[in-house]
Amino acid sequence: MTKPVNEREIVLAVLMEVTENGRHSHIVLKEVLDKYQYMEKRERSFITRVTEGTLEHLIEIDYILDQFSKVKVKKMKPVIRNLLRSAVYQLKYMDRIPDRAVCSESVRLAVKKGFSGLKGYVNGVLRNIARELDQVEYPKEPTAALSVRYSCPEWIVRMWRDQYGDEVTETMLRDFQEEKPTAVRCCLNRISPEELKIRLENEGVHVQRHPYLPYAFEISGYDYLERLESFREGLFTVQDVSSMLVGEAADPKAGDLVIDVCAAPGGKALHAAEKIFMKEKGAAAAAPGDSAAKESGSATEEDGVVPEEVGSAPGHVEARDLTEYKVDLIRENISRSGLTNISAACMDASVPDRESFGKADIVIADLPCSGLGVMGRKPELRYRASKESVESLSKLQREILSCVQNYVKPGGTLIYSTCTVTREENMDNVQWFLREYPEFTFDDIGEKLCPELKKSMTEKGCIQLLPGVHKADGFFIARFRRSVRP
Ligand SMILES: C[S@@+](CC[C@H](N)C(=O)[O-])C[C@H]1O[C@@H](n2cnc3c(N)ncnc32)[C@H](O)[C@@H]1O
Repeated sequence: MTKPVNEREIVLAVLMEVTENGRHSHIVLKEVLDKYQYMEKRERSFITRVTEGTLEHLIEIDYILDQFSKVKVKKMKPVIRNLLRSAVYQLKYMDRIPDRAVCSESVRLAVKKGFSGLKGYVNGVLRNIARELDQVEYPKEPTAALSVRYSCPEWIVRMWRDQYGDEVTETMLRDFQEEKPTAVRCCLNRISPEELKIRLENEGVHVQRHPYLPYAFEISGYDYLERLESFREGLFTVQDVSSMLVGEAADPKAGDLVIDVCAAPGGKALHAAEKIFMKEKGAAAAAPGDSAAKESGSATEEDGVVPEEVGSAPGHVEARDLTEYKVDLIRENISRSGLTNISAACMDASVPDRESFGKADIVIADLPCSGLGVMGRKPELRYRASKESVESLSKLQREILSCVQNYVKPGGTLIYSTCTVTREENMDNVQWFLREYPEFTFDDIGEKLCPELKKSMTEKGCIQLLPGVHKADGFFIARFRRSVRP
């Protein structure tokens, strides 16, 4: 019996949403996998792999198609363009699927989508590609060669070759295409890392400790996160270790007021709130050896949680974002976390909030950016970014930094972070900030990082993580301290 909707049709629908309607692949894929929960694990993996693979290899796939089709990719009808793209991905990267199956399934799908007239064209292009794939000639010029081989726009390859050299550039590009386990953060307010590892393993998940942090794990071998009881109970949250390092760099203390000015969906703000909670709880138990924490099963000093003295007022995190929709996402995550020392508010970070001037012990500015450090997980970002968008984002980042530095109290901390790898958005902004606001100085974050990361730092107040070089997303973190005197 033919199924009403098959995996290839779903892949095509997702690709249409992403490439033609500008939506994010991880969001559309999640919607689809939620909707087709009844499908077998194998079918769901096929949908994820072909969608992500096609997007990750898009420049290379279009380069191949343009050599075999009279109608160039840009001129093709969108349905045919995306159907052919996913078929070329299967022909080139999925050896276990016979070529004739890829061709005949693609022809069938073209007919189903109303393109019976193009049956012969689809069949001809794909059969020729299947036969002559090994003879495709790739560009020789180094930038064009890397661009096609790793499907990364030439302007990005040129920029990175210029800034990091050929070897590091290729390491990063290769890393973006590697399949990776999911990084998760153990919610220490609920469970200790040791217990979480056992819980996950009992649910059939493969779990590996991350070398950078005692409460970070890499998990794989599961079908669907929502099916794991440990996830439904909120015992861990999905977060890359680079984002967890923001919490380490911020290092909030008991009683601190933290303002996260661009917080949605709330990952870093919740991490800060959890750190404050654990420190205050440790101090309240006030027991050397902290038997209360040990008995409750939540994390202890050995897990990297140091109890502290509680000040008169308990600490709090204010998590802000631009729209009600985004703030609702933060609220959902707050309620999932069970933490009560965090609130969410709708505020534009580029508009001064006078009430907050001089109030915050820590301001976290994890700002909107080009996202080139996370293009392994969000492959379409690289095709949407441009030199011009990097320039305008860098301007927006400066505007927001100018505004939110006002909230840092004397002696307080400002954390600036982005999930990108461009000098304009990272080091150039940091140098501009230090020139513009001499009351701020770099504050050593090396002390807060593991020895392996500390070793690779070139500046004491900031770190640029590079995919493949570091075991994390491409990410930038700077830590500044405001002088005590006005
Ligand atoms: C990099 S994301 C933040 C991720 C977040 N810190 C986390 O860890 O989950 C940047 C956020 O900035 C928000 N944003 C963009 N412009 C903003 C503005 N003018 N004011 C406040 N938030 C803004 C976006 O909505 C987005 O949620």
